[in-house]
Amino acid sequence: MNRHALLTPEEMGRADAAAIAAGRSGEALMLAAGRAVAEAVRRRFSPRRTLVLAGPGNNGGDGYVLARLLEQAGWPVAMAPLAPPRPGSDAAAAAARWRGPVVPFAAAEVGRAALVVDALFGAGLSRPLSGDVAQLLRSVRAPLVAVDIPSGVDGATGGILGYAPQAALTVTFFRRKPGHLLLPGRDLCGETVLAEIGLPDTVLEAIAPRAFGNAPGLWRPPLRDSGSHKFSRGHVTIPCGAALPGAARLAAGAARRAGAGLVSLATDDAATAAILRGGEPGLMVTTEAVEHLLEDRRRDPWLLGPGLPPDDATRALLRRVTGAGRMVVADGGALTACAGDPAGLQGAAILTPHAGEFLRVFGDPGDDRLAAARKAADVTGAVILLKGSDSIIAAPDGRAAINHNAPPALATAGSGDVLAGLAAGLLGQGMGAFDAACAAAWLHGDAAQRALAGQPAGSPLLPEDLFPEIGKSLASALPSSP
Ligand SMILES: NC(=O)C1=CN([C@@H]2O[C@H](COP(=O)(O)OP(=O)(O)OC[C@H]3O[C@@H](n4cnc5c(N)ncnc54)[C@H](OP(=O)(O)O)[C@@H]3O)[C@@H](O)[C@H]2O)[C@@H](O)CC1
Ligand SMILES: [K+]
Repeated sequence: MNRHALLTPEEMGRADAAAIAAGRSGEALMLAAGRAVAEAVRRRFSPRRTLVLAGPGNNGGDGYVLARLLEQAGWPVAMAPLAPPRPGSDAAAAAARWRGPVVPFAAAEVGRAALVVDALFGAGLSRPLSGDVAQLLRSVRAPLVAVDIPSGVDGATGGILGYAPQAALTVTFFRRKPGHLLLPGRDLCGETVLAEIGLPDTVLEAIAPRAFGNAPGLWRPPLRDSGSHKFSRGHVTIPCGAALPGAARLAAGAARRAGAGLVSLATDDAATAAILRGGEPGLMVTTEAVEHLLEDRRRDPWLLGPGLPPDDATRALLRRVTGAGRMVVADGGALTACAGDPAGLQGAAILTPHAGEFLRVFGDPGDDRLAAARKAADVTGAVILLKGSDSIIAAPDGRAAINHNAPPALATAGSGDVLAGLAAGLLGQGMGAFDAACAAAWLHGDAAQRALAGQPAGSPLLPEDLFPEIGKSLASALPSSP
């Protein structure tokens, strides 16, 4: 699991310190970091006039090492320090070994460069970039390579402190930081390369990271064996109102493709039932009352939201189903029915708000969506799947995962119904709520990528286009056999 771990800048500092306390030298780590950036640069760019912007800390130190290695490889390199490194630091030692040109920290120098390296601030960024630094970075026209993270991106949140440049390439060390995956940070990183610099994995034991990049391996899809039967794979029940039967049908279709044993749509309206029965033949439609349906213990989990209005009746239904001890995925109407009242969602297993629903239920998440999602999970006791291009999955115990495989085309009406259906389908097969929500988000993004593969850029993506791909995504997420 720990290969998916993300470290906040503060945790990364502790990892460095632990490695140094265990006998690694800071200078050797800096040498490895500078070498990793040099190798990544040389693999992607031909030798060219390069300017390294160096800050006063160890990020700048990495820049001095990189400059020396590129120069040794025959590149024309100049250093433009913002400020000298602190005397006696590893960065000062790296700077003392630099024999090449040192030029002013000025736009004229930036304008002459065909490649600019941003080695200003990394994990030690402590305040917004000053106007001068921001102005210089704004003047960059050449491709920019960021050491560790583009300066100005907050590694803990992906937010921007003042200004941050657009990198073509970012090389980070040991483990990614949340800011490499959360927007807008992720977009500003360009291509991100993760490099080993000789930190042993054992330093993670004391840190016990609580944030992860979402990918198979963080969770395992449910396995089917010869002993499994339809009731052991869950009976997903989706109540559906008269207004939006399409949303419930999309969710049901996704739950079936996630491998749910049975999926039924429940409505007390005869006309809606007739519409629903015209859908997929394998989908069950019932007009029995919810009270009656709840007598069947095998009906579990329940998906409440797609196709339900955000009203008191939906709120009462949510209370009745959670009160009956069933696992609930709450989406759409069930979330908005609890606007301003997160306590109304207690007892649910997974909540799948988009940004607007999150705002309605929990209030403004502010700049730190990761912290806000964790707080919402703590308040409700439910796993929160805060949807977006960088969906966050947060558990009440503090674990969080950031999903980063969703193409922009996924942001269409109906897409969320498919995601909620996947989560319910996986929950019913015995996955824990956090794992099911993580797996649903990843499968959703992966299926979308498969549906778009080979299509012209900008092609629209319909929610039902995901259906034929979900099985392939599930298969690809299975651990490969030895
Ligand atoms: N530790 C290790 O062993 C390894 C670390 N590695 C590398 O080190 C990087 C972390 O190094 P770091 O901790 O020295 O912090 P860094 O990002 O260089 O900046 C700190 C300096 O900047 C200053 N400052 C901050 N914000 C500012 C602003 N807005 N405007 C102006 N100044 C500002 C801040 O000042 P202060 O806040 O103290 O006033 C301080 O002087 C990490 O990202 C990686 O690249 C690798 O070599 C692998 C081994
Ligand atoms: K940087």
